[in-house]
Amino acid sequence: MVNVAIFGVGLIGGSIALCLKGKPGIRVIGFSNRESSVQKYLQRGVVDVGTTSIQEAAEQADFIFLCVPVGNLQEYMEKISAFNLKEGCIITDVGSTKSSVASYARSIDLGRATFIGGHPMAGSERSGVEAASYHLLENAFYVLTPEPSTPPEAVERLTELLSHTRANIVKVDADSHDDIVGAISHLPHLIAVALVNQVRGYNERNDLYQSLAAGGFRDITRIASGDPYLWRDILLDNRQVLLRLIRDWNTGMESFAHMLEKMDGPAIEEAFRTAGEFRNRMPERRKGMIHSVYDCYVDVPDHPGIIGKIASELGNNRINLSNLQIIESREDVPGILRLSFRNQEYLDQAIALLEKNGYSVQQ
Ligand SMILES: NC(=O)c1ccc[n+]([C@@H]2O[C@H](COP(=O)([O-])OP(=O)(O)OC[C@H]3O[C@@H](n4cnc5c(N)ncnc54)[C@H](O)[C@@H]3O)[C@@H](O)[C@H]2O)c1
Ligand SMILES: O=C(O)C(=O)C[C@]1(C(=O)O)C=C[C@@H](O)C=C1
Repeated sequence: MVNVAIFGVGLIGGSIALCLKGKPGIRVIGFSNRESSVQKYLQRGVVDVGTTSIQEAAEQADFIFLCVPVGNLQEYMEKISAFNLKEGCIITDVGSTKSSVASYARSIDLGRATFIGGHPMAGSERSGVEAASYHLLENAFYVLTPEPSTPPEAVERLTELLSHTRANIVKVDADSHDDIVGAISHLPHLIAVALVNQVRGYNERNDLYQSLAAGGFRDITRIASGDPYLWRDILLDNRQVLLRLIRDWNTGMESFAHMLEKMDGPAIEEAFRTAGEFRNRMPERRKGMIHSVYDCYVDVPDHPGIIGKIASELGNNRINLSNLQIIESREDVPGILRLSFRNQEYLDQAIALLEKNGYSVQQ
């Protein structure tokens, strides 16, 4: 039996647990300081066994997943290193930054265990075990940051275990990881929060700001609802990279200000063109750099029963909807319905069916 201990059974720890639980020869052990949390993991069926004893969880484990906030990783590594870990035990983490944990792992004696940093490039603005999902990591990139000295056999064993998540494993060194993820994840979170707070300030004087905020504002600011403590830790930990990125960002904003002052239309067009080209080349259908969605948008007239009718049409044709959201519904304009599906096949079938039935559908 392979024992996998998960410390911090929240969004990410819980999602990994759900992928491993029930797989032949694997037993998932969930650790929490609080008995009530352990009971919750068990009730939700996320782990096989739960414990409030860190030593018990660590010493039984063949794999230890540290899924706590970045600011608590060192504390856990230190505690775990004091125990009698199994020969060949692999300790990994899922923290959103990789350099500091890698350097800490190098500085302590882990005895018979090996540390391999990890970071699944999937997530959401939600947190806690309630938000965990078996599908969260599917098709996402999962970064591992082994050191040149890490035994390849250990990396292979971890990769094999992680195959249950259906994520794509990529190996990157820890410093490059922090540079890249700083730009594509940490900076965007910071910008989203700054933007929301800017608008929040205007809204205090005129609440039409909030009322009129539509798709564009919502799309770019979803991630501003992330957990404050989690993000505090991530941003502080990657502060050197972020300070440099913020300087680059400011240069980009100044360049936009310059274009506006000079009424430089062609430069604005060019900025949109290059950005659009780059973004359109990104793997939209894959979890990872951009949230994976198999969505389409349907224009619907605002009359009673229409949403139920569309849902039934899909259901009758065995096309499984995974989510449905009304984006706009006013009497004078058609509403827009966002339909989400688990995979491309359902999405294609839905579009074909809805178009056949006379709806206008966009992706
Ligand atoms: N949220 C994301 O989108 C995302 C994506 C990839 C990686 N990560 C990383 O994964 C880790 C966990 O994030 P999450 O989103 O799952 O958060 P979460 O809040 O959903 O889960 C964190 C878990 O750790 C527990 N915890 C918090 N402080 C603890 C402590 N001091 N001791 C023991 N347990 C503690 C919480 O009870 C919870 O179960 C973080 O390091 C984060 O950087 C997050
Ligand atoms: O989709 C989101 O809401 C996320 O914030 C996920 C996201 C990201 O920025 O892409 C956030 C933090 C992680 O460390 C990895 C992924």
